[in-house]
Amino acid sequence: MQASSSRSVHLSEWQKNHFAITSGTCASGQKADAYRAQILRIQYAWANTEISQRCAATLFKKYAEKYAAIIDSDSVETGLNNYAESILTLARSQQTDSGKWQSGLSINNVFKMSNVQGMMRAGNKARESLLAPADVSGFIRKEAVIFAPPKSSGGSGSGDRGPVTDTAHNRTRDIPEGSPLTCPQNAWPLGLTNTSQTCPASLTPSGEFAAAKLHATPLFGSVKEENNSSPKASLGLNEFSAHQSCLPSGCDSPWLRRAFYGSGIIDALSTPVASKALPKTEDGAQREEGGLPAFKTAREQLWVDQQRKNQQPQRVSGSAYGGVRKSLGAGRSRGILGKFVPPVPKQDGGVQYKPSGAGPAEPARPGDERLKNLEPKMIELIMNEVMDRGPPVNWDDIAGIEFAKATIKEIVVWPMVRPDIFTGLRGPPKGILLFGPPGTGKTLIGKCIASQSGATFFSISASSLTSKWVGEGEKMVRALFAVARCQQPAVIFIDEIDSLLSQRGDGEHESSRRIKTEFLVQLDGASTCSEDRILVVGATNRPQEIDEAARRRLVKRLYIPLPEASARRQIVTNLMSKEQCCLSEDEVGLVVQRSEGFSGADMTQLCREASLGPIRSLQTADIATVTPDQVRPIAYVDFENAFRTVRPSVSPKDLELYENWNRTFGCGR
Ligand SMILES: Nc1ncnc2c1ncn2[C@@H]1O[C@H](COP(=O)(O)OP(=O)(O)OP(=O)(O)O)[C@@H](O)[C@H]1O
Ligand SMILES: [Mg+2]
Repeated sequence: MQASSSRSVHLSEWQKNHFAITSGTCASGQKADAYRAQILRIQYAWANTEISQRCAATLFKKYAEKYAAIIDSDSVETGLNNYAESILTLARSQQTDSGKWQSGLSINNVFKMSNVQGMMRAGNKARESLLAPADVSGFIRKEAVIFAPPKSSGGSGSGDRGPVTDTAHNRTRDIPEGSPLTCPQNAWPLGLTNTSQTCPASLTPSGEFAAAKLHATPLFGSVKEENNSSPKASLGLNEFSAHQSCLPSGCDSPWLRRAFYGSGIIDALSTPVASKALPKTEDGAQREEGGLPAFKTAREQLWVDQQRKNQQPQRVSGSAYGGVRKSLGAGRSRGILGKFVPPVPKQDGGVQYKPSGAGPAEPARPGDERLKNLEPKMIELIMNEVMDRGPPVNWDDIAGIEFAKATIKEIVVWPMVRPDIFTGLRGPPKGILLFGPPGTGKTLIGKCIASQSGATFFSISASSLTSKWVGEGEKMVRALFAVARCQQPAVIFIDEIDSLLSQRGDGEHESSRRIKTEFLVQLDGASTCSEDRILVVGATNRPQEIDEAARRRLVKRLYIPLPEASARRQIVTNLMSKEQCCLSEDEVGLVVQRSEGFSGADMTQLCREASLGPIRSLQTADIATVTPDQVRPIAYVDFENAFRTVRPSVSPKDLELYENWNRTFGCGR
């Protein structure tokens, strides 16, 4: 009697699940529940040796993938949306709180939980009284899969789990094609079973095989409660997986779950060591070992990568600009309470003027007061977006503008080399403005400062503050200065500073007004605190638009003019020295003469254009076959042609404006 009622329960559950899986109208929550029930059923059948382990692995993988696809999908229609993500976030946040943090849901803990023990006891009872193997096989046979009762004798030491023998193999071949419990034919090799192997993750703390407990757990009994509720509302996969034995606890990451489902389960079913189901790599990340490579979504892969990065020792590598590489602080996954990882100043090469008494600022500590009130997201952004990288630039790469270069060296470099001398009145200014026509090398100077100063270098485009981080610009400014304060000596380079500090007007947007105010406050703070070694360098080609309050704070205003003849010569010689070129000194002189009024950028463009001359002189058909050494050198004629298309980008009228502004506000001689 009991057996038949149990069978009918199974049948109706089976039909319900089958309907939920195949139905096009079922909600994703229902589908997930149905898949979970199928997984339980597979585990149950395997635990009772009704199906071979290979079959169990194949089926488990199939349904687990489908289940994971619903759980992990971001689609509102087809997935449970964000469930895994929020768990991940939670786990990450807590994990970063303490390196020793571990999920409370370890296998040991789960088995100690009173409700789990209750379930297991109930399962044992149910198994003894209700679920005789014959009943189960009968129900399965009726439904779709034809399994005979497992033989409990002649096993090789797996307790009451009888071996899955060739008989089982033959029987399982009878599974109808297309049945939800059908194993693919090729998943049934001869002699595929190994009865001494058990699900590794099913080892209980006491060393017993949880499989015994597992198969004692009613399939749709105590688990039913969970099945009826959405995974979002239920305790979640952790509990599900832990007491269902084949998922390791702590498997709250979709990646881990997928890895486990993918290859992990196959290993798990064939390896008698619990820890092998999800082998831990050195870096703590869990990796699929052997078996099928598990598919990972980009987000899962990112999570894995971040975890790996977190475990890697931080390298002190050369920064492109001699300041700090973004990557040292960026790319680390940090939670809300995550540890802020400071950038590490460059140790080797590139820094020509390493301050003697001015070693790199001590790294910001997680509890650093100065970063206390900042959003970690902002700090991350600064590390990701603001700290600069690129090829190193030397002072010699900047042609001309000798006065500006000398002044910058005096303000930026020497005070960093000898902070003990540059004190009091000799203290360096905290703000510099580089202004001048477009393409004269202002940004290039910024890059050079980054390479050569040895300071932590932050580079930000003012327009990105106002447009990219709309509404968060002032927080960004605050965070920027706070991080810089932790990383002294620091240089904050703000390109296109006019868009940040433009004159106040009626049409001014509220958010840009707030950014500007915050910037001025921060700049004031940096200037008044003589101990702070933060230098703000602004660059603009519209100096007249800068607010007078800001102008006052950028005390050193350096004009970066159009290059003089000697500077233009230097640019041409420099660029041509890297190419095949047959310009004589006189011809270079002619080029210099004809390029009066060109900016540095115009000169570069002229040289680019000229360098294409030899290619253009080739027959079109030859371009495909010609070898580089067959291309003729760049000649004066190419410059002549280039002059036809490259014209100065700065008009004399504009130039006059800059010169006037320089006479009025500039600090040049
Ligand atoms: N003095 C210079 N020496 C060598 N190259 C220069 C010089 N000035 C400009 N250049 C060349 O022009 C390019 C553009 O320069 P840069 O971006 O520094 O100009 P900018 O003054 O910042 O212009 P903008 O005001 O438009 O931002 C440089 O990458 C470089 O190739
Ligand atoms: Mg620029």
